[in-house]
Amino acid sequence: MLTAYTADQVRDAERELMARVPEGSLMQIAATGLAAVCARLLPSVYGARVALLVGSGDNGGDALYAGARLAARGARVEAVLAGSRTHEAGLAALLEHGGRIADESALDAADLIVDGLVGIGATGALREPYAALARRAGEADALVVAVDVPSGVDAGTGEVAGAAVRAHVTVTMGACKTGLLVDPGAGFAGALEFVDIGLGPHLPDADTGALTGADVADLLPRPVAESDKYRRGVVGIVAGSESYTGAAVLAVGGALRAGAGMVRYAGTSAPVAQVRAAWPEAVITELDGPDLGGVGRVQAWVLGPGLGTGGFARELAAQVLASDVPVLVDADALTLAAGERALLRRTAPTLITPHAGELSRLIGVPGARIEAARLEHARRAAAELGVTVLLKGSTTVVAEEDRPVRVNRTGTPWLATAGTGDVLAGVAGALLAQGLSCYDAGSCAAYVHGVAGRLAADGVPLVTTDVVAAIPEAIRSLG
Ligand SMILES: NC(=O)C1=CN([C@@H]2O[C@H](COP(=O)(O)OP(=O)(O)OC[C@H]3O[C@@H](n4cnc5c(N)ncnc54)[C@H](O)[C@@H]3O)[C@@H](O)[C@H]2O)[C@@H](O)CC1
Ligand SMILES: Nc1ncnc2c1ncn2[C@@H]1O[C@H](COP(=O)(O)OP(=O)(O)O)[C@@H](O)[C@H]1O
Ligand SMILES: [K+]
Repeated sequence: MLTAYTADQVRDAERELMARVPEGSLMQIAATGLAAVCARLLPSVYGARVALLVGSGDNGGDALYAGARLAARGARVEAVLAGSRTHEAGLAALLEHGGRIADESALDAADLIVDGLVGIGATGALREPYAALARRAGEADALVVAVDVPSGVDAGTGEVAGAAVRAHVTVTMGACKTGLLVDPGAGFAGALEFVDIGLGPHLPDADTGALTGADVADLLPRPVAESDKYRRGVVGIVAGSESYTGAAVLAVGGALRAGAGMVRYAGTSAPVAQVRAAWPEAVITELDGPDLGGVGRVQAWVLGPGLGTGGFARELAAQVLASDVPVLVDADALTLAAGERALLRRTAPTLITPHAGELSRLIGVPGARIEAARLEHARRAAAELGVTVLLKGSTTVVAEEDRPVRVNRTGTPWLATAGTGDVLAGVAGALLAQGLSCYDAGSCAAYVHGVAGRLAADGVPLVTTDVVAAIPEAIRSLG
């Protein structure tokens, strides 16, 4: 599990640790690690042109000491001092090893830019001249390495309120910061490198976490000798309609490929015909009216993809949501719930899987604001609605009250194509039926779905049926 922390959590831990170690030693460890990453990125340190963006705090101090180390190895290091103050000892070290102070034109000629404008001490949007320097760094041809966090990205939330440095690599000190995992901030951070400064024992419970492949492999249920199809988990799927038949096929496919013992599909004649043709494994109930009485027992339901929002759909949604088993609520069922919140008041666990637009309707916040502050709104929806929230998008976040938010980064923008959400719903529903909690089912499903998306795309456009087909390989790749 990769764990991440807010700026306040890291600062408190640093304070505790600093009281036990010689003054300045943590910064030396941080700068040594930073310089090592920079050296690795450069074809040759000797003769390389390095520009340091130096703010007034310790983030600038890290950059200056790292710059001093690179200068000592023959790099031409120039420091652009942006703040009203500068870390004095760091600057002295740089000058001593042959670095010099320069104006911002140093950025244009640099092979490598080190962003030490602000780190976890930042408040609000970047002010001038920092903002202009961040923009100019973005226009330069150089490799950009951010110190701790890309300046302009909120370390605790990933929000970006104005200009921000777009880094190729972020070297984060002591502990990963939440803002490096969650978009839009994650998109500015590039590849993450971690420098251990010994903070581990002083850190509190994580603010956020990201499952690794090994974590997902451990969590995914596997059949044992005593397994039978019922005990492995029966998932019921109420999806698709006369107008939207594909959603049913995709959700059923996702559920089957994710290892459900049995998938029971219930729908009207058109989606039933498609599901029957695509998935002979599914057990099908063709509905004449809005009554799920004949479907049989299930351990979890998937409700909503392509279902429609009329009276028939509403009736089915009400029956599923009145059940005493976990329910995954997606797509049209979320629209129904937005108009009738009482539908989500249940005693059994509920996992909702909105994209920003659907969450917008549920909590009455504009979609753009949700995209800009994904963590805040996923958490808020979980608290307000009393459900587990899987908020889809470029980084998927899974929020449940009183638990660290799980962030998934395995996806690819190629997944932004119609129907991939239906597959995700099927996968997560199958995991719920196999006994995983909403929290684990949502985060494992997002992980596997993201890997399947990458395997299916492999640099070229994917169609959603490719994602379904790639699920076995995605699960196999977990190790
Ligand atoms: N204290 C330590 O021992 C260690 C500190 N570390 C480094 O220190 C950093 C934190 O240092 P600081 O607490 O000094 O804070 P920062 O260096 O992150 O930033 C604080 C400074 O930036 C200015 N500032 C804040 N918000 C701004 C904005 N929006 N626009 C322009 N200027 C702004 C403030 O006026 C202040 O002078 C970490 O991110 C990390 O890089 C690491 O070296 C690990 C060890
Ligand atoms: N830019 C992106 N990068 C990575 N994944 C994305 C991106 N945009 C969308 N996705 C993923 O693609 C899927 C789209 O689901 P959804 O919006 O419900 O579409 P649909 O309703 O057409 O199935 C989700 O799993 C989402 O996380
Ligand atoms: K920085």
